[in-house]
Amino acid sequence: MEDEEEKLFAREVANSRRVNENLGYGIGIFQAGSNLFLNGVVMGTLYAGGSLLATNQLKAGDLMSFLVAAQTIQRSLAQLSVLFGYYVRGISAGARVFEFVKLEATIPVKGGRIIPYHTMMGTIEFDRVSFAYPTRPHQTVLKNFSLRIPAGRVVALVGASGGGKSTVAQLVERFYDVDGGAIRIDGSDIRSLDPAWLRGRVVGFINQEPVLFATSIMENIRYGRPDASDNEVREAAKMANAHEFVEAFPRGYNTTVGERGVTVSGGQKQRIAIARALLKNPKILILDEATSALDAESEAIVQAALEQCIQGRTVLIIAHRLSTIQNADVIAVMSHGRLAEIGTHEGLKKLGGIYADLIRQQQRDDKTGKNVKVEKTDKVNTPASWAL
Ligand SMILES: Nc1ncnc2c1ncn2[C@@H]1O[C@H](COP(=O)(O)OP(=O)(O)OP(=O)(O)O)[C@@H](O)[C@H]1O
Repeated sequence: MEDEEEKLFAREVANSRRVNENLGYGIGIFQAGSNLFLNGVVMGTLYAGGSLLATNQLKAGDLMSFLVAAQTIQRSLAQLSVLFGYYVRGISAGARVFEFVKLEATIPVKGGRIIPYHTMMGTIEFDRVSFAYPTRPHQTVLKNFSLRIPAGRVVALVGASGGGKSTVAQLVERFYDVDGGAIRIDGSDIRSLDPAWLRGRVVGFINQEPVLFATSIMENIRYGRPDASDNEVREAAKMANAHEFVEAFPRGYNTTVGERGVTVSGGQKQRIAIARALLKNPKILILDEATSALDAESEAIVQAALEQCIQGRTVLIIAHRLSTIQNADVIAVMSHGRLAEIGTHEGLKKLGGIYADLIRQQQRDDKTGKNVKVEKTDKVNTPASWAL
């Protein structure tokens, strides 16, 4: 491993040396050329001036004036070659910065309709959605994907890795626009809704690697809703099972996290992230494998916090493993960007299709030591009402 990394490093160093050498040659040739030319001008002045002096057509004083003027021009022009070197270095250093400065958002950051909070239900519909990432336009990730998630229900998306589960979550937050079909919230196409409001007030997102900023826990939670009061932050932390451990820190909610502050465990980080998501009281909650990075004990605490906070919300659980879907009303199985199966845990197991295969595969993994559990859901729903 070290040898491989050493080789990669050596290759990059060699590349950088080659590029710098090329730059050096370029500057060298430019400087040599310009010096040759400018010294030629001086030599030419001396030659022509000397000839004119010999035939008395020019006075010695005039020749000296010419020479001084020619040398002044020569020195000024010589500075150009140095400037040229700075210019080349500056352009290459600034290229990335200019790339970002010139970038234009394809999706507006704000502007659009807002559904009044009291009429908001939280129904999500994927209506024959097709999508390919802009960086890979030829790889269609979602093909005619249709799913209806009634308000207040919990749906788990499962399927093989790379099947498009996380993509579905990103599309609900409108990080990308769909290429075909539509995603609707309470019947409104999300393209007509205000993205800032959608992300800030409607959709809460918790993933397996939440980001904490190097500031106090209070401020970290308040990122969920910047105008929240200290009391509201505390209430959200209580719901997320975070209040107790935060209070146990000597500086409580004023404890700074991050490099210069305390180090929080994976489970604590998750609970701060849950509190942050809960603070905005979102109608729609997306859990992208929120507990997969935790050990069994932390997972149980975080899972308990999640169970509390999914009440009364439309929840989309992206389950890369099957352990997180125990509370799902319905399980939607994705395969190659399409909805392949839909139903309850028992129903899908009986069906003997992709889901049953996934369970068998994960049980085999479990036996071979991988931490995977398959939980049963005891709620029964009519699968037909979920597909569009
Ligand atoms: N930002 C991106 N740009 C380009 N392609 C991407 C991007 N994110 C994901 N993909 C591709 O889209 C496909 C679906 O990925 P996605 O992450 O949605 O799958 P998944 O079902 O969530 O997988 P996993 O369970 O492994 O997380 C994959 O082929 C992946 O390589």
